[in-house]
Amino acid sequence: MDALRPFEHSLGLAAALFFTYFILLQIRERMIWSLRTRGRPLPPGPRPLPIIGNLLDMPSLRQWLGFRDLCSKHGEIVYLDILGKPVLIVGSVRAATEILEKRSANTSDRTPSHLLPLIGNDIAFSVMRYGQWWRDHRRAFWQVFHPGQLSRYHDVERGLAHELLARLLESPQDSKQHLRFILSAISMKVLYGLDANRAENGELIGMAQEALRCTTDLATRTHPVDVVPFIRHFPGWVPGAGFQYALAKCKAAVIHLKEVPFAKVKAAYDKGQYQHCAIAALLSRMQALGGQDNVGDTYQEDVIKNAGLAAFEGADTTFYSLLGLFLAVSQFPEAQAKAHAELDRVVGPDRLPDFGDSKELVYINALIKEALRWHVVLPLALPHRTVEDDVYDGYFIPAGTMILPNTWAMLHDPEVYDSPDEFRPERFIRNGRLHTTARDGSAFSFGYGRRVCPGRYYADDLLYITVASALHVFRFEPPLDERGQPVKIELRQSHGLVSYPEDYRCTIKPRSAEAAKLVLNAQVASEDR
Ligand code: HEM
Repeated sequence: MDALRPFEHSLGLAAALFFTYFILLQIRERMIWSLRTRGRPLPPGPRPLPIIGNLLDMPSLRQWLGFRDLCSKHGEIVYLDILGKPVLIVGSVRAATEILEKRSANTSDRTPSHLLPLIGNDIAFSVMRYGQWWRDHRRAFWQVFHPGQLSRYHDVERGLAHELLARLLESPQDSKQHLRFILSAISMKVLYGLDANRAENGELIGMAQEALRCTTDLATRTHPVDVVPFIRHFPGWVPGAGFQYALAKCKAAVIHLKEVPFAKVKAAYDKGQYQHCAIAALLSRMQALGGQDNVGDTYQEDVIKNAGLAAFEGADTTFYSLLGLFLAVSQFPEAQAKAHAELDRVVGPDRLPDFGDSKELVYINALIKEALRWHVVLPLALPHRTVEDDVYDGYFIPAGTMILPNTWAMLHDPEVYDSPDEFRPERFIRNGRLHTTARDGSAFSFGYGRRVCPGRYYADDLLYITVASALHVFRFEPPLDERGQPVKIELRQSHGLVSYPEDYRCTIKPRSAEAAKLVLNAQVASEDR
């Protein structure tokens, strides 16, 4: 036994040394922390547990509802520690304006993801880290989608909106497929000048729709790779890693969407035989610059391709907004009747609405605004992230904090919106004009600060022409049950980053025989063109 004594002694010494080292480390951490925070507290929030922090406080489904409840309990901002990672919930218009708008130089980063590179989507600038690479993409995008450029796309939008009407007239029960196809077709034409109805583009449009479907699907749930990142290195044949096959399929569709339409435009552009489109405009600008920007053509081409992909994917939100809007008008007949009355007065029975009518179609524009408020497609926007330490209202916000603005809660705040679950476009009309205030935060359906949706003006055009045209000729009604009675559908938004109405059923019928004739005539006119 005596022989073991020196060993016991050195074990005791090692333990004492380790303990001292641990204590010193703790003291050092605390000193660094108090120097960083200067004694300021973290924002309020539920008490964290050791190691897992507030993991158990994270709502698992429809997080915007749980976050709203956390904010009612703790205040307009709530701090959570999720497995050591700082998260800040921003629950009021005031806090969002201060944190995400006024300090957007510090709050416009994005959180790195382990999943996105596996599906090839890390090249979309919506998810890029804040910095020059992101800035170059955003600048390229803005050159072709700023308000001064948008009238160039009106013919395409109008023509395909008319095609949507014809499709809805023929098979209204397939409204979702028609909407998705037409919106993809608009993106294909506006971005790449390609006609989705031509047989040679069939595969392309199929792959594009697959890319949209799988990326949205992945955005609706937490993927195992984001929880246990090292499993991303496991090949698909390893038990439990079968998800790799689905990710690889999604990546193939995303890369196809990035490369193939771009290659088509580029080939046509190089031969001088291209149609005007956003990507050709960017190629032409690149040529005009002739390398003066010191970044080289390969870099610029990559930026153009990636910006095209981000625009195609970004525009998908319009599809979900329209699903929500059609549901809203079918369930709120009074709003629909007012929209019909306005269209009858301003446009009349002999033609379809056009962009020039927009100023006078105040109710239609208010109806679109209300639809974006009522059904919030990105209820928590896209997560932002702080670059540096910051202070708000005396609270310390560490660098690297993920910021989740609860847009849904801001747009359903009963203090601002009376009966927020009701669909009432009148909220946005005062003295016969469209009326919004900074307090109502309705602009936040398009996001915040430097990351605000750069496609918002283009989206407004898309929504306007589709909604005005569809409401001019169709009546949207609730679906009927087996006894022929109308079904009351309460809006229930799907769980996920991108959220859509879980039940969007409605019946779509022409308002009159004349309305149906208008649709058919518009179709003949566009075929003749
Ligand atoms: C109703 C339609 C739309 C809604 C509600 C919407 C909403 C949003 C929101 C909430 C964000 C996140 C902003 C943030 O992080 O704070 C965003 C980002 C973005 N949107 Fe949209 N959007 C719509 C249509 C479009 C369209 C039509 C395009 C493309 C033509 C587009 C392209 C983008 C892009 C590229 C980003 C990423 C911006 C960045 O990270 O810098 N969006 N959008």
